Amino acid sequence: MSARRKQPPRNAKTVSATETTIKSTMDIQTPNDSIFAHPLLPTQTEAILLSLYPATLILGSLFTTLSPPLSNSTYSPTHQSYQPAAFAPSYFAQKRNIFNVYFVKLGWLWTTFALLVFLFTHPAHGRPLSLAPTAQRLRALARWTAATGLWYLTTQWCFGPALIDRSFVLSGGACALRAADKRGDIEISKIKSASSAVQCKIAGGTWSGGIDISGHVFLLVLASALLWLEVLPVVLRARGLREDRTVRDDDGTVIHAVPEGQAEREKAEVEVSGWGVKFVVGVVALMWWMLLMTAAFFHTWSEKLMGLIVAFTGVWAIYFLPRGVPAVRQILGMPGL
Ligand SMILES: CCCCC/C=C\C/C=C\C/C=C\C/C=C\CCCC(=O)SCCNC(=O)CCNC(=O)[C@H](O)C(C)(C)COP(=O)(O)O
Ligand SMILES: Nc1ncnc2c1ncn2[C@@H]1O[C@H](COP(=O)(O)O)[C@@H](OP(=O)(O)O)[C@H]1O
Repeated sequence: MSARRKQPPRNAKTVSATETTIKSTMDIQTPNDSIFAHPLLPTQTEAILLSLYPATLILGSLFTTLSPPLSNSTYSPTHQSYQPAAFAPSYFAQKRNIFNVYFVKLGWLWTTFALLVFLFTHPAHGRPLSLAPTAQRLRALARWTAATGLWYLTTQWCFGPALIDRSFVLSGGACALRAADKRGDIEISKIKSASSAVQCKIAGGTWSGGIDISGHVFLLVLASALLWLEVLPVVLRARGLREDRTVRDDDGTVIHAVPEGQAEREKAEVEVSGWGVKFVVGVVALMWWMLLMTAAFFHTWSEKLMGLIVAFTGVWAIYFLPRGVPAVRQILGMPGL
């Protein structure tokens, strides 16, 4: 450890989270009794950063609930948007807004690209611009694969309809053929052959009647959390993002996860403002803005909450479960180690 860096508590063991060998043998003791020292839970700093997500959803939802109607357009749960769209209360309340079409709708592509740029330009993972498959890169790619699998199963395909479509049908939803009459929008019949939102749209129906977990909230939370949980422990010196993390060792002891290879880390820390990092920061910032817009102009409270819960479950499985389970840590590793 460098002289400038604060040491972990005196009688805690330290370990590289990706190895089973304990590096230094001090007294075996749980680092401290705080709930934030539990390996399966975020550190205090991580908890504060993660709490920005529910705070953003509450802020956006309150904005629409409390602000007076801004236009003649009203939110239609059937269309999942403001109708008529031309009078939507904001540019960001229109589905066709450019950030929705080219950024969120391609959100996993942007996430993948940003992560790759970071992994292959930042010296903490290996020589910049070399394609060497270093341990850090391989483990980050393993975490990306796990997140991609979750994204794919939840929003695209899960041995048939995606999890979001399956839960929609299970909660009473279906593809309905609707038409406008004097009484408003009425259901004419059900299109039974359509088992997903996409199939329903193609069949000219409306996916309605169930709880439609917000795919936008899910993707924006999972993807942006993946990016900052990968980048911040590598580029920032904050203990709360690095040394305060604890892991459960093979023998069940809870110990601090302290980065190895200080010389390399010092070199890496010079790259805090590298363009790979700047690019990731830009993507995460835009994702946060779009999350706020989704919270303000789309979906019901419960649909947004469900999107958040599913995304948080994935974040926990990929970034916190490995700290408590050595076998999982062998495969997924931990960012910054
Ligand atoms: C054990 C069995 C496992 C089964 C298979 C599970 C996982 C497979 C593993 C990987 C996934 C497979 C393929 C993906 C491969 C590479 C991905 C990398 C490159 C890309 O990212 S290409 C994809 C670009 N597409 C997107 O970014 C789309 C993002 N948009 C959406 O997901 C949705 O539009 C939405 C959720 C934002 C909103 O939904 P809608 O409102 O549009 O319905
Ligand atoms: N921030 C945002 N900007 C524009 N459209 C959004 C949005 N958040 C959600 N939507 C739209 O609301 C609908 C439900 O989104 P989701 O379930 O993914 O959260 C989708 O409509 P379409 O499927 O008609 O494009 C999506 O494009």
